[in-house]
Amino acid sequence: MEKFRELGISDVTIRALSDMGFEEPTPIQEQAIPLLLSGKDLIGQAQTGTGKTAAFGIPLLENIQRNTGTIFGIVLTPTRELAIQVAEELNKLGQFSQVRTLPIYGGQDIYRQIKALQRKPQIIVATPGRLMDHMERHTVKLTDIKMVVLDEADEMLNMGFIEDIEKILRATPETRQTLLFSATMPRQIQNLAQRFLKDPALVSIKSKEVTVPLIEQYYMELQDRQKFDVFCRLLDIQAPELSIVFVRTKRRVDELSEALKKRGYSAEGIHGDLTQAKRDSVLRQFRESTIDILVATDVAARGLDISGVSHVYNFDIPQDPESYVHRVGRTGRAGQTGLAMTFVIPRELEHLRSIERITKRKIVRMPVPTVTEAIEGQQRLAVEKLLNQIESGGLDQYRSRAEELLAETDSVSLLAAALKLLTKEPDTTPIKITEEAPLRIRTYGGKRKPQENRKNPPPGAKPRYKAGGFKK
Ligand SMILES: Nc1ncnc2c1ncn2[C@@H]1O[C@H](COP(=O)(O)OP(=O)(O)OP(=O)(O)O)[C@@H](O)[C@H]1O
Ligand SMILES: [Mg+2]
Repeated sequence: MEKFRELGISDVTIRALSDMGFEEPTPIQEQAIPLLLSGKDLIGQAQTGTGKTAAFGIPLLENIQRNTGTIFGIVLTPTRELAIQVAEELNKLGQFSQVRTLPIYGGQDIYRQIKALQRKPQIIVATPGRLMDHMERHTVKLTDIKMVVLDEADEMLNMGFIEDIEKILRATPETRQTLLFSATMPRQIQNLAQRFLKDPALVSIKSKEVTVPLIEQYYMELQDRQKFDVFCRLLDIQAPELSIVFVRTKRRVDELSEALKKRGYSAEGIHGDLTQAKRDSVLRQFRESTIDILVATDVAARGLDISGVSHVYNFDIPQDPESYVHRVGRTGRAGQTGLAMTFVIPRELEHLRSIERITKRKIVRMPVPTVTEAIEGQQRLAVEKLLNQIESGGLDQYRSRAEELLAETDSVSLLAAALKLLTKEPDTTPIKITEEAPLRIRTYGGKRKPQENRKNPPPGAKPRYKAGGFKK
């Protein structure tokens, strides 16, 4: 806690940090917090899962004037789920300082939000579209704003929110402090920064790689029509605790999650065409580990922090290198390890190479697993279950029955039968997944321009982010 104190953080916030299990600041927190407390505008770039939320969240809370009855700070996020999550983290950070943070996002009843706004939160975390709605209805007042944070700033530009963001920024006082945060900062961001930030400090946690070293990264070369069966084999072999599978289209989310359910996996899909209630319930079930596999479009690629996500699968290779960085960054967070696997069809290999160039990291080729390997994987799991059961005990009421059985049948047959029952055997239930054309690298004209990005790789160099910043 000493190190946090040295950054100039007050006792109430230190108490919250300790309650959250934070012991020392991460590098981005260490560098950004003092600058932000002194009132600087800032562009903050650091790898996924390294605590950028608290890096802007702590100064937001510290700079706040309590009980003014007006909104003091705004955080803008590209997705609704991220707005909810960031608001939750800010509420935890502000739990002892009576600072209230409200998430404001599309898909939620606007009248409920208006009521909540009347209760005078000091901070709001919003998606740009819904905040614009409230501005037009005059249900939100931005004239006393002291701080504006654009979390995942580059993604909000990709999504075409630039005009909304400009309008929002123009509605706030010029004296405000403005912050941009993301793990990737492509060149276009500088344009926005030049127009809306005043002499910003640039804090970029230099590291050799853009992705987190704790994430093992692999790829597999296969045809599109092989993907589903290979994916099931991988799940059987790797037995991920929680995993996120990214696909290219909403239709694929629906088809893949249905297909996985048919084959007995615990999976649900999330994408932008579902109702917000459905999106919320799927994400909640995933956070609670009620479902193990989240099938998603890029709507879940940015910022989401879900503990226990041990594996990320790119069922379809992402559209651009930035998206790759963020998708795989859903694992390996806060000092944990993780594994990322990308499916690449032969015509997309060039695309994989460009991801490697930009992330400065080799993605290791892994051979396509065989059915036999998948079965072995499942048998291994069955054995593990059996041995764990011996350890956890409670077998007394089964012993006499076991002895009876052993008098009639040989022990190997008995055990083999038990293992067979515990093993998930290959399932051939028919499924339907529509084939996708290989990814074409979009050229000029589209919003995302991987070609351009390749010329302007995001900053990166030097020592790695140390897991040491995360003693929990
Ligand atoms: N100083 C700290 N000590 C321990 N854990 C921390 C610390 N700071 C943040 N964390 C935890 O680390 C996790 C990742 O933090 P966060 O979501 O802010 O990462 P991020 O840098 O914003 O990642 P992304 O680029 O994916 O959005 C969260 O669970 C957060 O509570
Ligand atoms: Mg974040």
